[in-house]
Amino acid sequence: MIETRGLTRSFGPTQVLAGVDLSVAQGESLCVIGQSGTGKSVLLKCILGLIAPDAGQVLWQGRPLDRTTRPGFLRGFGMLFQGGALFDSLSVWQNVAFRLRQRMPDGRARAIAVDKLARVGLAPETADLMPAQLSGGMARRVGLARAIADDPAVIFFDEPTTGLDPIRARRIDDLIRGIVRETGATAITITHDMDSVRAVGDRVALLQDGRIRWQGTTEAMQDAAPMAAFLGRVPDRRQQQGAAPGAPD
Ligand SMILES: Nc1ncnc2c1ncn2[C@@H]1O[C@H](COP(=O)(O)OP(=O)(O)OP(=O)(O)O)[C@@H](O)[C@H]1O
Repeated sequence: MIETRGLTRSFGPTQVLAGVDLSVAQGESLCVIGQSGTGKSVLLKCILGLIAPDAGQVLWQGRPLDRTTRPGFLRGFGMLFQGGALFDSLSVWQNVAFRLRQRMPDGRARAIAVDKLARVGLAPETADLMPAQLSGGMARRVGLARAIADDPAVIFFDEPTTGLDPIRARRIDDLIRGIVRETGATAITITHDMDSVRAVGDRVALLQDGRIRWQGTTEAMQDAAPMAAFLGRVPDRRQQQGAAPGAPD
């Protein structure tokens, strides 16, 4: 279980987080949504320890994350970065096996990478391609394979569908949902994409004015007033133009 208690963080005179209380149960999939610039990334970075909060705590399995406990937490987490964020100079399998190669021989790391690539629907031949040879949808799948390479207990998805057309976005959502379900991982997804929220989230938290303004199940969000106000301002992917069904990645 991951919990934040009273997280605050300012940059200069601007308070971005003003007391964020959030909890994600083991095996639960939580989506954090909010307008651009509301502090979703700052919140994620505070959880990962990349930014120190001014006040408040992040707890993992009931224990505050600090210098002693954070390394254990980080060993058990995987992350799909915004846009996939692959290392251009490494091949696909080397990207997927990036962390594995630090502690096992290349042969074994590569075999695991090929297995994870298969899980995200990519053929073994993909393993030796370079990132520049991949389409946007394939690159996102490789990013996803890297996120799950080490069988993480906690997975963060940072804007997993941004930049993809609706059809490819839906496929990534389906993969995320399937992977989270079958691995039992705890998932936190930051997104603007309400179709993604419906597809991958058990629960939703709306970050607004530095606080969690509303949280509840994805089913309940349609009827919640703060969510209705927020949803009124966010375009729905189904209303946007996209690729034809069946289009390849
Ligand atoms: N290192 C930093 N130094 C100064 N200001 C920062 C820093 N990191 C974030 N901010 C500010 O904090 C605010 C929240 O940024 P953040 O990136 O968390 O927003 P977001 O909700 O993730 O936005 P988006 O949805 O557009 O990615 C912004 O005003 C941003 O300029």
